[in-house]
Amino acid sequence: MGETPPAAAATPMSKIQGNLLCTPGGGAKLREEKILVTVRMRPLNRKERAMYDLIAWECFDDRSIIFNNPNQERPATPYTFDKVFAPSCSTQKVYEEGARDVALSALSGINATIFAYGQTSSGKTFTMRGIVENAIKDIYDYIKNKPERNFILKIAALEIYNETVIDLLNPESGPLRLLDDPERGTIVEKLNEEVAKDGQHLSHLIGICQAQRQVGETSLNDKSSRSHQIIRLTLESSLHESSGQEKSYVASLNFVDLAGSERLSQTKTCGVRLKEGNHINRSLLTLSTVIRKLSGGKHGHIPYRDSKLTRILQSALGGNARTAIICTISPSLSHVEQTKNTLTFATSAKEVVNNARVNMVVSDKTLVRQLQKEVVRLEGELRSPELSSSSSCLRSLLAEKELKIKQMEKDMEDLRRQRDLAHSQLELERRANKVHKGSNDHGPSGQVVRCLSFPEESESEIGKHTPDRRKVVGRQAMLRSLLASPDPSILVGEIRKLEHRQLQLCDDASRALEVLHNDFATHNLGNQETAETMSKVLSEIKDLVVSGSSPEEIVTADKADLMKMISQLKNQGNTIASLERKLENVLKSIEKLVSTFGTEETPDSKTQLRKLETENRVPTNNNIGGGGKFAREGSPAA
Ligand SMILES: Nc1ncnc2c1ncn2[C@@H]1O[C@H](COP(=O)(O)OP(=O)(O)OP(=O)(O)O)[C@@H](O)[C@H]1O
Repeated sequence: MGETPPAAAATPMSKIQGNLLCTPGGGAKLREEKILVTVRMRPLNRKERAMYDLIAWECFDDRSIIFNNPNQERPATPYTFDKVFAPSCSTQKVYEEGARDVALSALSGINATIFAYGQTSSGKTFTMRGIVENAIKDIYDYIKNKPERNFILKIAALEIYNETVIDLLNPESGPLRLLDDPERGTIVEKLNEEVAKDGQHLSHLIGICQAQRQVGETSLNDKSSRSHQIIRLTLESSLHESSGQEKSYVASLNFVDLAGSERLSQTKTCGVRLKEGNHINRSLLTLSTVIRKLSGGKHGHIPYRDSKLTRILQSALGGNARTAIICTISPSLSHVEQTKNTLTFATSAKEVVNNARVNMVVSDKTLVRQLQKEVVRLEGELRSPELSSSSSCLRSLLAEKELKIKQMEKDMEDLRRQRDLAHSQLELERRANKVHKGSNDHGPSGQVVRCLSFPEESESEIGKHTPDRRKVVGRQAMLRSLLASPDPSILVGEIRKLEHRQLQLCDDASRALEVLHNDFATHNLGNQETAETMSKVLSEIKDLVVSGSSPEEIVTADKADLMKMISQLKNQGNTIASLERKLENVLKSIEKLVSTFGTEETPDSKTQLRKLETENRVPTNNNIGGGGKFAREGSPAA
């Protein structure tokens, strides 16, 4: 036999569709439904009567039960349920009011589970046997009255004994495994399933299952069930409608007779019975934990997997099933604690909500027809103008995106090329900087020094200059001879050169000062002294410009007067020398400012600045030396 889940039909899930429809069993459209919880109190049994046990519970009405404590005057709070059945109630009534509606749901494709819960010897097996009997009778009555529907009934049965699953229709098959199916949930591997030919055959098969069940004698029950028993009926039905359509349903109906919870002190068990009792209590504890958690609303983790019982019953507990629980209790005072536990369990179970639905089976023919319809619908959608226009839209969007990506790739390539170019330029500059040690692009003092450099003196040349006193002396001697020359035009030429150089110096000095001034202002540098120095330098430059006007007079004068003017100059003696000194003063002042500024620079730039100043001093001296032709006149030596 194939694998079959106990709580779901064997029909492949792909063929079962969950629908919320009217049910032949009388139920309306189903969605969420709480578990139906009833309580059945049995009469005092023979042993209890013999011990003169007292009745501690009273059925207040058909829905409430109350504890009558003979030692307490104040009445306790009643427990309320969907139905409470007094000891005098027949099993027929219990079935009709506590199980029938749920059981018959299976006829319309809704999974249903009915189980009995209670302490040992409280009447579970007694009740469940009656429920199964009545249900089978009702099911076959229903089938008989529905000739237009084809029914197939199958039966499978198992027991969980000491946490081992045993096939009650084929006990020789040994322990069965539980498997997890992504669609069907927990299934019992290789569980035997037989088709019931009719009601009688079904009752016979059920009888075999009950006979196979593990039963043992305890101090509380001569025939105590030592295992949990699950009888599962699978009901499949199909209906030919006038439209020619065939509707099929499939559902499971589980009858669960649990083993009874037992107080080991009361049952006085040992050995095998003790072991059984431990297993029973442990799995029942898991069941009540699952129920308690489900009843809490906010579910979180539900420990279904903690016992085989809860794994197998999972769909009946908060899943796709209608569920009825009949809690059986003893009325005796000696079992009051156990009864209270059962009622607490029943109270929790009342709050558990299931989500039952109709399991409709789609026949192969119907399935093919449905799929064909779907294909036609999808083809129509594909051909629809909205879809084709939207797909052309998508195509143009795609082309646009591709274009953009290409453009971006090109841009990236350009950027990469620019970056490489910048790198190589930077490298070149770095190398050039190594060569041009005198240049300093950073900082104001560098700019000032550049302003003070004369254009005809390249920086490479500056590096070569050395304060060679012999060269200066040589040039001065040459100039002296020029001055001694009788040709005044040579002197005029020399004066014009000097005039040009002087103006250039003034211009350079004033530019340098301007840059320096700007830098001081930008960097908030300098103090009162600096400001004074600057204004002093400015006035010195003004003086230089004023003094520079005399050579202009020389240029415009008559050639005849030149010699006279030269001698005049000679007589003035110190005029050129003072110009030279003034110019030197200007440069010194600027250098001072530069060095003042240099102290506020980093050590590196400071060093560089000093170096630059040293290097510039040489050509400056040379220029002063160049003007030495006048120095001769102004110098004491002259
Ligand atoms: N409502 C009832 N009316 C009369 N007798 C009952 C009723 N319920 C139970 N009994 C009797 O009480 C005894 C114990 O009942 P039963 O075996 O059904 O209990 P149980 O709950 O199944 O116990 P266990 O858990 O040990 O299997 C049986 O002899 C049974 O006939």
